[in-house]
Amino acid sequence: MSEIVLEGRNLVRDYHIGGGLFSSGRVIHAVKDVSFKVEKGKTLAIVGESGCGKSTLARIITMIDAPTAGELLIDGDKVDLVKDGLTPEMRRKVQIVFQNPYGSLNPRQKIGDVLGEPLLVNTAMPTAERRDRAMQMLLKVGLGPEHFSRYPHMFSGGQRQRIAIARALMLNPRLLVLDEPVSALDLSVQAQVLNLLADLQDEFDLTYVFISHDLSVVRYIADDVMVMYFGEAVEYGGRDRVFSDPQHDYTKTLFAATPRADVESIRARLARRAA
Ligand SMILES: Nc1ncnc2c1ncn2[C@@H]1O[C@H](COP(=O)(O)OP(=O)(O)OP(=O)(O)O)[C@@H](O)[C@H]1O
Repeated sequence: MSEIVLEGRNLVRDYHIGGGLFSSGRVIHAVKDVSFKVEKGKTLAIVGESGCGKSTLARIITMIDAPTAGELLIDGDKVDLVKDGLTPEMRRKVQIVFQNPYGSLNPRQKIGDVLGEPLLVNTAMPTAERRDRAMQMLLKVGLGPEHFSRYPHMFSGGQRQRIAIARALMLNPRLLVLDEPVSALDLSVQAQVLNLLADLQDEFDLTYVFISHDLSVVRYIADDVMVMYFGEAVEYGGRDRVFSDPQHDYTKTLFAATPRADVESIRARLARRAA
């Protein structure tokens, strides 16, 4: 039977803005009644334009923010930030990789220390073992031993994203939330990082939530696709079905607006790399 790692049930997130003594302000419905399930080892891509609620949903899934209503389940366990708080074990299960890794890497920390830090903070692992694990992960993401003692500014964008991925994997998470992880990279580097993510997913049986506005990338990486529009999931289903037979008018418009050449060129490049 399939194992469900992540489930959202009727998730809602409202933001109350403004308001004061004589007015009640305004409510923004950032996420409206969104439900999904992600099986172990699979990738759910969340697609949509700026402001549609992708980042809000990412914050709920990574347990940074609590939903206004609905339930989030990780490995079948209900997450209740308000009542129960989070156990360290629960926190370890979900990690996030952002679009701009430079912003999340401490410029004064050598890469070996960047990778060792999650172990230092969350485990009682001895220093030598921490260093070994950090070195192993560095090699896993395609960097070399010579990179261990270098600082973040000494790396290219693609290499920094590899470091961010390695750091996210240090605590053996079950689920990675990848928030536009290749959007800031050149096309050829995008393909390399996407291939790396696919390899790591196979090797560690990882489950991914992949947030993107780029349909060519989504088509390559996703098993299931959820299209968001003004906080609603207007389309949700298997990748091939969603791409070949979109049901909602917004999805049809979104797909029609993506230049076909972009889709074809990246697919051809990825196919050549895989061959
Ligand atoms: N902390 C907040 N307070 C008030 N409104 C917010 C807050 N965070 C998000 N919003 C609003 O909720 C809606 C969804 O925002 P969200 O950042 O989730 O969208 P997004 O699809 O991730 O956009 P982008 O790709 O530009 O980050 C937007 O209208 C946004 O202005």
